[in-house]
Amino acid sequence: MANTSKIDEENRKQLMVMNAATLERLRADDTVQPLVDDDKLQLFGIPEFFSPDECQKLMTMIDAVARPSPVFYATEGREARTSYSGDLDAHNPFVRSLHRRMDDLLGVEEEFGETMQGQRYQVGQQFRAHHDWFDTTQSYWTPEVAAGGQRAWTLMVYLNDVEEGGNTDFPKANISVPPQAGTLIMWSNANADGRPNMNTLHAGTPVKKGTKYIITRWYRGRRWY
Ligand SMILES: O=C(O)CCC(=O)C(=O)O
Ligand SMILES: [Fe+2]
Repeated sequence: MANTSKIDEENRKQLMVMNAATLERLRADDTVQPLVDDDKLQLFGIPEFFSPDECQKLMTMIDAVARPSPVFYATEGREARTSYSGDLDAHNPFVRSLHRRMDDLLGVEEEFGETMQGQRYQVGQQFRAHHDWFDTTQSYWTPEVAAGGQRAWTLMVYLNDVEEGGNTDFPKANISVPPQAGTLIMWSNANADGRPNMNTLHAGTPVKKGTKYIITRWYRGRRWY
């Protein structure tokens, strides 16, 4: 136990440093629009972060890899995440070029970012309210400690417009973001002290009409490979 708390404490400090540096960079970037940026939540958006061609290419790739999504948290009900998802090929030059664009935005090295994950939601599918943090009391945490530790940032890009539904809701901040093709949203999962920010609670609300495609990329507090 003592060992685990020492690791958690190291991870907290890494996240604290990373949080300060990345926020400073984003606030100085005039392509980045703050959706909420106060002491409770730091959520930003960038329209047209991916071009229509890039979105199209990614949707085709997602269709090739999408399987019923695993739900990471054992405590979540089976229905927590009903979308289809799959990791994109981290060695694909096109995927890597998009990775680099995201790395540049945050000002961190590529190795901090997980491989982009694609997700597809059909009518009725959703991702119920959750945090992107790993639960450090679960057994899966031990291997994650060795593989980059906590998820410091979440970057998400909507690849298409959805006819109805599919907004990303942040219930603690009273914000609902509608999917718009090419738009990136991103938020820090950590507080200024490097501890989990519970106000990052969010949900992919059910798609009512059409299909919703997104990619998500999580950045760790340190290199994950
Ligand atoms: O689909 C959404 O809007 C949210 C997705 C999400 O929360 C995730 O991939 O962790
Ligand atoms: Fe999430």
